[in-house]
Amino acid sequence: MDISVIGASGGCGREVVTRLVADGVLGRRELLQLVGGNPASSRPCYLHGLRADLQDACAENIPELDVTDNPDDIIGDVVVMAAGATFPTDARQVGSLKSRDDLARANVALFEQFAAAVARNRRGHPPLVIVLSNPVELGVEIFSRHLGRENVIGMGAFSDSQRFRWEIASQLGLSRQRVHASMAGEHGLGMVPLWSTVRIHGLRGEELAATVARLRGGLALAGFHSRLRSEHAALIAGMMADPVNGPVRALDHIATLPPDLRVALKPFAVHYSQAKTISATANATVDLVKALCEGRAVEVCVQYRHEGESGLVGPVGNRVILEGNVRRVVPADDLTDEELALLRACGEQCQRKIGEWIHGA
Ligand SMILES: NC(=O)c1ccc[n+]([C@@H]2O[C@H](COP(=O)([O-])OP(=O)(O)OC[C@H]3O[C@@H](n4cnc5c(N)ncnc54)[C@H](O)[C@@H]3O)[C@@H](O)[C@H]2O)c1
Repeated sequence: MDISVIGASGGCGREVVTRLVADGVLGRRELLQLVGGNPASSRPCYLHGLRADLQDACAENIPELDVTDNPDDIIGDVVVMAAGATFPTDARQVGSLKSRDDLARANVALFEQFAAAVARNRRGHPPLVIVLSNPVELGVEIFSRHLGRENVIGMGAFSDSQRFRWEIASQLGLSRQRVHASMAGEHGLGMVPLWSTVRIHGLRGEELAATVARLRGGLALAGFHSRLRSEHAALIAGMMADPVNGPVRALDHIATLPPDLRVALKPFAVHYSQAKTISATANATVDLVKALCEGRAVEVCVQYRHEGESGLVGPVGNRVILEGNVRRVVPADDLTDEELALLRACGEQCQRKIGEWIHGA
């Protein structure tokens, strides 16, 4: 399998590339393509240096490394889209923080440029595109229009689900592998915790239900989004008031909240600590690529453009079966009516925003 990483010089892109090489995900005859092409880049030689450095670091077991600045050269069977503008990381700039609307307007042309290039060169054998760049729902929509929706997934819901599993597991003193859970919806404040998908190794029936109820700490789904919005506003205000120590205080407070709120809020504090959420994002991406390389069918929670499945429309995070590309949406039979209603509302809201972003650009 060959993999192309667009935006390989960025924080996320570089970490994904480094992890793919260091973990030996690709063999010596396979290709890892580092794609640049940022016309505003102040370091146009960066990817050539990164390639040489990786070769020195991992000479014994390294795939072919190719560098290109030309979107028309992209040849990966899997294409990781990690290029684009992101929010500033300095908590002092939280007040002037660009909104998701601003981010969308900054990245819409970039999504369009790369999606069109991949589509015109890969007719008949489109790659699977994994969108990391934000807003992930916008990226999924634009790439899906060019490549067919079955060939495009967004990492946001996958990363959020990995976090959800970890937050539950760590509270119970378990390893993440022992917990299954999906965080669906939007990659942002519109995420929808699917508590009815939670499975904990060794627990069934009433014991599982009692454990889940204890974890949720009395926070019902009906109150989740209003509590999330108020906690988020307080978090941002706290980091603005004390940009130096604010992120640590925010992390301390977040640790006292139930797992679903921790999943949604922690990335903000991590981002404004200036560490960004690069390691978790790259780790989740590499996990997904490994599953793809093994060629087996896997259930994953990712952003996918729905066309009526389970009553959902638009690029919303949900469970799908992936086997090379998206084979089908997992039926929503095990979800509660409330979870499904929130997911549907989230899909409609994402659709509306995407319409504004694309037509307003
Ligand atoms: N850093 C994170 O924790 C994280 C996590 C998940 C998703 N994301 C998203 O991934 C994207 C990248 O984030 P980052 O932190 O790596 O940002 P970054 O600023 O470190 O890197 C941005 C990358 O995009 C490239 N780029 C920008 N404009 C381009 C253009 N016109 N043509 C080609 N390349 C271009 C840059 O050269 C660079 O390689 C953002 O949209 C961000 O929201 C970031």
